[in-house]
Amino acid sequence: MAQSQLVSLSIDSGSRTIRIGSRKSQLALVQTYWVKEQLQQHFPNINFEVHTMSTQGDNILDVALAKIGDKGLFTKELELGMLNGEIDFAVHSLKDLPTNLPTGLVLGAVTERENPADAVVFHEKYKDRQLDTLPAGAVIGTSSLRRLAQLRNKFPEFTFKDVRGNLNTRLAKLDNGEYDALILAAAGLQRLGMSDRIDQVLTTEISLYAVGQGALGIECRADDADVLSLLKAIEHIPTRDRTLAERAFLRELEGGCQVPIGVNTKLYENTLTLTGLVASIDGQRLIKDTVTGAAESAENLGIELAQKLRQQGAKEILDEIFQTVRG
Ligand SMILES: NCc1[nH]cc(CCC(=O)O)c1CC(=O)O
Repeated sequence: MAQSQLVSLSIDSGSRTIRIGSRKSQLALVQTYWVKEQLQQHFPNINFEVHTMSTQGDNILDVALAKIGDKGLFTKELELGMLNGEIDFAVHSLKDLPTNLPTGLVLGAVTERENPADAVVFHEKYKDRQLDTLPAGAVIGTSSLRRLAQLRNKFPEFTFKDVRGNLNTRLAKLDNGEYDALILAAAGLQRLGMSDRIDQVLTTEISLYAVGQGALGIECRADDADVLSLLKAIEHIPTRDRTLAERAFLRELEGGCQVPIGVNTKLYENTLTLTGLVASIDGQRLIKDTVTGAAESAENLGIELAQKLRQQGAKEILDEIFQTVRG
């Protein structure tokens, strides 16, 4: 590829090593090494190194995520690392990356999305069931208000219980009987080679997924032209268009990742369809609508959908949640 060649030459002449920042969790490392491998294939002459950092979100494991708030919980330390030059870019689960980035940093690339859907893992004793055949009172583990609100709406007879920790910790809590089922991102299980634990993939009738779920977002310095052009080589444009619309929708509603906001995007040729939902935590009110337009105006579609939902009462729901959670 002519363009890749050009980039690698200009960086080689300065004999620069590119430092990639990552969280230390198993999922973060798998994702970061995947990005490193993709870049290494495009730019065999560049040296890429991975530097790991702990983030606030990795250290606070005993408090419900919804109660700590979310702005940059999993990203702040990595962002400081980029701003002070310790690392050149950071690989995030796009879902964990706030929609407003610090001054001086940008979303340099979005890579191809895995299945964005939520998945269910059942306790061994319910292996032959699906959500609609679980007994009333079954204990469902989820730490996300979005999953909680949507599932409560469809399955008010279940008991919902918070669950924290990395994927292995959560699965261990399911296996030892603390929960009858867990709701997790299908993508996380797939990336960790645990797809065999997925017992049910939730349709968008049951659960709209989180903004950016299943995609990786790579953040870098806004003025680092070398790194920006490297990252373009691994960008997946359909995923970028879909997630730009999703992130604009979330930004316009001023929600972080810990709000009951879900999305579903579809891209056919150049036509982007964005469905979005805002739910009350008790699952009683779901506001949902859809917009369609050209992929080039992805961000405008997100803004348009946010305005549509606001007219239908989304702001009142979000204000109530903001007061309960932060109050
Ligand atoms: N908030 C935690 C988080 N961040 C990214 C993933 C999974 C991978 C992804 O959604 O891209 C998860 C776990 C989960 O939601 O089950």
